[in-house]
Amino acid sequence: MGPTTSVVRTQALHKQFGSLVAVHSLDLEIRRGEVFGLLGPNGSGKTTTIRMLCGLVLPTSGTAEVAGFDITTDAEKVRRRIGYMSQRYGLYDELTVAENLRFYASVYGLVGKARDVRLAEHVELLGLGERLRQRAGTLSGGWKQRLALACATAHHPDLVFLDEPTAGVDPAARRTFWQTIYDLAQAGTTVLVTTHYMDEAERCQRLAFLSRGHLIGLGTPAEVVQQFGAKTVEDVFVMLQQRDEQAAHGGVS
Ligand SMILES: Nc1ncnc2c1ncn2[C@@H]1O[C@H](COP(=O)(O)OP(=O)(O)OP(=O)(O)O)[C@@H](O)[C@H]1O
Repeated sequence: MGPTTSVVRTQALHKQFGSLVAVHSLDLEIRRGEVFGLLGPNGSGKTTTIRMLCGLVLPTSGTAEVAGFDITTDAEKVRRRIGYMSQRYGLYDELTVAENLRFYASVYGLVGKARDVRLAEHVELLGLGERLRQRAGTLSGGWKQRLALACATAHHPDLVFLDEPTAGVDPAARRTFWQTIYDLAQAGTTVLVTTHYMDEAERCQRLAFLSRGHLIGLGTPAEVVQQFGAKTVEDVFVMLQQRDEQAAHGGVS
């Protein structure tokens, strides 16, 4: 896989907090335009991995490149090339949809005509045209989510992180939202999803399973299920959780 097709590339990426190994020597590549899921039980190292990939936490050892920039030496450039959509959305309720979009685009350094052109394309891609003048606080959950995704990707990042992206919305809105995620990926933004919802996991093109900081499964949902001799992604997840609990009771750190 050449450098042009890889948006995330980690080599022996390692993070310790004192004696606790949160992420253990992680080797991972995520390709441009992929919808990639990072899964694992509580405490398995997902958040720490993402914080390192965002340039917010320094690794103890190992390296990672995001969008071609080193997370340790070029963290500022990394941060300009990524977007993040949290479960809390970070929208300004008193501002309209258009104002929220303009605000986020400006924060990420887009200004003037370039910003207007970019936002017009983006509004079209995310289907927000009919809501531009509505205040964000009055939108339904599904529309808020779509606006939050639009804000996180207004600057056309190479990579966007989505944390449990469709938690708390109805099935129809979920389906529409996932279609938007695929559209974004198709348009060149790589999507990294962390989730505990197995229906979301199954919609990802590839998955990485972490357990106690170790990468222990990698592939398409079907491949991962096969690797573990399981029937569903949920079975894999439950299996890992039980394994973690047994290890914890056995006193393994
Ligand atoms: N700043 C920190 N200081 C000390 N330990 C930490 C710190 N951040 C994370 N940890 C520990 O590192 C391990 C991995 O945590 P992390 O938050 O990355 O897991 P996670 O998979 O994101 O979990 P969750 O699904 O609960 O969010 C845990 O044991 C956690 O307690």
